[in-house]
Amino acid sequence: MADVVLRKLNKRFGDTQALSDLDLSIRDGEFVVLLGPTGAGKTTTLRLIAGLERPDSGRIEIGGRDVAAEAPAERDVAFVFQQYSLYPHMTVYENLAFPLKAPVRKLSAMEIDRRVREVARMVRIDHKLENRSTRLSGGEMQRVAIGRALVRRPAIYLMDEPLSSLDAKLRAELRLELKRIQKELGSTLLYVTHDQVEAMTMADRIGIVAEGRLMQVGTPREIYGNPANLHVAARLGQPHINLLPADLLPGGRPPAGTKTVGARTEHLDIIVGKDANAEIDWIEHLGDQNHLHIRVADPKQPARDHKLVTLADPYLAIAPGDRISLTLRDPLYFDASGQRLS
Ligand SMILES: Nc1ncnc2c1ncn2[C@@H]1O[C@H](COP(=O)(O)OP(=O)(O)OP(=O)(O)O)[C@@H](O)[C@H]1O
Repeated sequence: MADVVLRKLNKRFGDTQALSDLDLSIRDGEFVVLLGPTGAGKTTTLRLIAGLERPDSGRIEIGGRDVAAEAPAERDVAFVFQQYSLYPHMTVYENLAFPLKAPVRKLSAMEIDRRVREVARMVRIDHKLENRSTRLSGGEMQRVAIGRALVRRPAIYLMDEPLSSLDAKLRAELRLELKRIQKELGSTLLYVTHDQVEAMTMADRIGIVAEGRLMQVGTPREIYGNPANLHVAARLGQPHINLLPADLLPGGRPPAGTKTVGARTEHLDIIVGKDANAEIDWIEHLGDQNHLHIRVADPKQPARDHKLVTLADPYLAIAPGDRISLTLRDPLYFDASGQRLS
């Protein structure tokens, strides 16, 4: 395992600037997740580290060495793609053993067998070692694909949305397992996703990427609670953060220069039926919680409504059409350019 450092990476495809001056340091043993919308440059970052693409400029260091001149096979990385890419004519055992059989590795048959069985147990596929890889469910195939990366001990694991093709239940299970295995092995891992739950639950640090730039890097807690700008604030949180004019709701203390107030559920206090300034539009029942859709008239332009969504306890006695008082509690403030003020 090793530190990986990216310095001022640039990559262009025709008219598209896929990456702009991207800097990122991943510490030995760290789980870093790149989170961003489609086309943000996440996969390009992984492909540059793996050596599948060459940067136009910038530097990539793995374990302190500049890898610019090294071919993918020399870089000591393991890549897991979005879609399982198994050898269909091989069994699960053979698929897992394959990366260890390269002559340069000089591993004994016993050592290969030991590692294959150890990893098969980790990814919970040890009961299917003799199955042909085509005779597995999607989730099992993806476990084998992840296992095939894990049998090696590379400097870094690069994973490109490895769970996105699975159903929600399996995704949640594998998310936990992957985190457990990474901790157990002490692996360095760079993981790409546009799923905020994966990022929040697995990452030691999250890097928010947009339009080829790294907007902010920090722990999940820092990124959620202390976003640098509107873009980052909008990436995390379910329901989405509400973006409101500075003087729409009482209770805040907007600093000079505030253009937009960012209010998540925890920044909104609701009192039913007292000094009402808002109305419940409709309620989405999600089982363990409700999404309240709220309408607030703009005092400056009474004809204009602002819509908010917030979470509420399902037992809160409230119905569409009810009038409520809505006040702010320590929300986030942003200036006209979207930068965070406090
Ligand atoms: N080989 C290529 N040729 C041309 N354009 C490319 C190529 N690879 C990537 N791009 C463009 O570069 C930009 C970044 O792409 P990239 O695949 O890195 O995004 P991403 O964040 O991984 O998106 P997704 O979540 O959809 O996988 C996109 O605009 C994409 O269309």
